Amino acid sequence: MSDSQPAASTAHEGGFRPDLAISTKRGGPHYADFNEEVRTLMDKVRYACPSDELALDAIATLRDLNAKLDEYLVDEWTTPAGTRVDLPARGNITLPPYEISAAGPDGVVATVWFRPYHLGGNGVAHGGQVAVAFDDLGGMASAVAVNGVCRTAFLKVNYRSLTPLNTPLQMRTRVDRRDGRKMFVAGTLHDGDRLCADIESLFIELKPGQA
Ligand SMILES: CCCCCCCC/C=C\CCCCCCCC(=O)SCCNC(=O)CCNC(=O)[C@H](O)C(C)(C)COP(=O)(O)OP(=O)(O)OC[C@H]1O[C@@H](n2cnc3c(N)ncnc32)[C@H](O)[C@@H]1OP(=O)(O)O
Repeated sequence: MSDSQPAASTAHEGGFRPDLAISTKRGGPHYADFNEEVRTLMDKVRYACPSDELALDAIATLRDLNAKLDEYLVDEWTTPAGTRVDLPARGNITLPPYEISAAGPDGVVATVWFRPYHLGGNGVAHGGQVAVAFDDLGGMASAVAVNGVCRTAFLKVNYRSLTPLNTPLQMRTRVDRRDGRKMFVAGTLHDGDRLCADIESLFIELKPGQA
């Protein structure tokens, strides 16, 4: 585990963040390429069987890069990862990449794709990665419905058929029913006409200041 620590968090009132000021400038004009290279690195690492010589070379290179990045760490509220709404999955490389085509009262529609590093087994996506995509886009559907941040109370994923890698897939999430702070969110993941997975989930609207 790295001993590098993120910079101290800025003070905030609780909840996810004091303001939702979104900037597409954070991380500079090449942040998208930076993200893409990191995702490509993870793709390679997932399948690479390096010689020991190459492993040592890669370790030295990555140590050098990590030391450079240590000079540029910021807190979670100002990092570009998660707030670059112009990039796939808001620039958050820990999420499967997606692009949103609609977000409103009728829910969220996105194209999501799983990369080589999302491999579960036998050439298809890991179920946990499918759940990550549903969690984020289900959270987004509920966030849009209440115009605020929600947290997942439960998320049940029904895996109906295999989810391919490297294929543009359609994910839809919508608040089916609202009961006060409770948002019952439904969602589907399709490969063309084929249903890969669907969800039954509950997201709770956070109270002011709630973490
Ligand atoms: C950053 C954005 C910048 C860019 C902005 C662009 C816009 C994008 C916007 C957004 C996209 C981002 C989307 C991200 C989405 C990710 C979401 C997550 O992964 S969250 C992490 C996983 N979840 C947890 O860690 C929760 C842990 N649990 C808790 O914190 C609490 O249990 C919580 C908040 C869920 C509820 O606690 P209580 O104290 O507030 O409320 P109580 O009273 O317990 O529950 C309220 C009602 O819900 C029911 N309830 C709660 N949990 C339930 C359960 N598991 N099953 C059934 N009912 C449940 C209860 O019975 C109660 O119902 P009755 O009001 O009595 O009718």
